[in-house]
Amino acid sequence: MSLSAVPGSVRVRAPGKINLFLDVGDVQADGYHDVASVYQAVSLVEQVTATPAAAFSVRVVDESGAAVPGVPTDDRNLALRAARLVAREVGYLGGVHLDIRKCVPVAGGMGGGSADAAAALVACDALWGAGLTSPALQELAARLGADVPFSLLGGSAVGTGRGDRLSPALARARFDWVIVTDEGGLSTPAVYAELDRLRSAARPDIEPAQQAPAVDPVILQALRSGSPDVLAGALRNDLQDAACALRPDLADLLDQGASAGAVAGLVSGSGPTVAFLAAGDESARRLQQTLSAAGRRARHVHGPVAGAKVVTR
Ligand SMILES: C[C@@](CO)(OP(=O)(O)O)[C@H](O)COP(=O)(O)OP(=O)(O)OC[C@H]1O[C@@H](n2ccc(N)nc2=O)[C@H](O)[C@@H]1O
Ligand SMILES: Nc1ncnc2c1ncn2[C@@H]1O[C@H](COP(=O)(O)OP(=O)(O)O)[C@@H](O)[C@H]1O
Repeated sequence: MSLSAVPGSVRVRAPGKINLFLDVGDVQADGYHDVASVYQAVSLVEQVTATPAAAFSVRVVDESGAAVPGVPTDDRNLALRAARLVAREVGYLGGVHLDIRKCVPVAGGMGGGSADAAAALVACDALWGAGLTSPALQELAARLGADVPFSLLGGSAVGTGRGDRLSPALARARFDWVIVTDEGGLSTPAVYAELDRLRSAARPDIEPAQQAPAVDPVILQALRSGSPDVLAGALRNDLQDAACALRPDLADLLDQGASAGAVAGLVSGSGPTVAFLAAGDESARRLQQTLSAAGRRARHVHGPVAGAKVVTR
């Protein structure tokens, strides 16, 4: 492949996500669970700036420019792995420096690392003039992690298999969410393992795994309806009980959001971020203020938003 690298830097934004629906099936031989997921990309966005460099390096800061604890800056960094993958794929022999401005909570269940990886794929493809097609980028994304393809796609979508086989879903309206983040994170494999443990202990309050996880058509109708009340009745996350078992304080937070006027609340993915659905923009503002006044780290976001895209080059 002939590459026509662009001079200067390329900046890409990629969104975090909420799982509106997550049916978790059995664990497979590769250690992954079969899932049926409905994702929504929300307006909490990672920004990755790629600059030509001789070697591969990454710097991670938060919105105020401060260092972010808990994110590796060596070869374990998912964005750096994405950059190396693109270089290998297209035969690029140079390096790149990635500057990540992080807004999505680390290990929060909102796919922040996946968003960084998706942004890095798009940024390196543009910076190096590689011209990878969308299906080629999706294939590389799936190699990096189950949630990475969705951050590339954005919007609302159904994910099956590991969550990486995507088909877009129609959402007619904007939904307003208040997300409550937490300084501590939860490890995704630990939460899946806790669900397996709860299920094998045959707890009567934990749904057993279905043979083949499937998306309930009601959630897709709810998305199309644009009605928060209808959507509220269709939200489901099989990982919620496991996240709450590992972090019992999340149950109090869910109750607190309900008392403060949320239409519904659920743990986002493997948690510990909790997403509260609001009746609209104004109710979300009030909910955010009430939860903040009570000492929570609450942010008003909306979805769906676009997937990873170049904002400047
Ligand atoms: C739970 C979810 C819901 O969207 O998101 P997060 O809460 O992590 O954001 C995903 O399933 C996470 O996706 P992601 O975080 O990309 O997972 P990966 O890095 O590919 O996998 C990390 C580990 O999670 C477990 N895993 C992940 C996906 C899946 N379908 N089954 C699993 O059992 C496996 O133990 C795997 O080794
Ligand atoms: N660029 C990155 N941003 C965040 N986490 C990363 C990154 N690269 C690797 N990681 C590792 O992945 C783990 C989970 O990442 P993250 O995507 O933030 O959470 P979640 O999977 O819960 O949505 C982190 O604990 C961190 O060690």
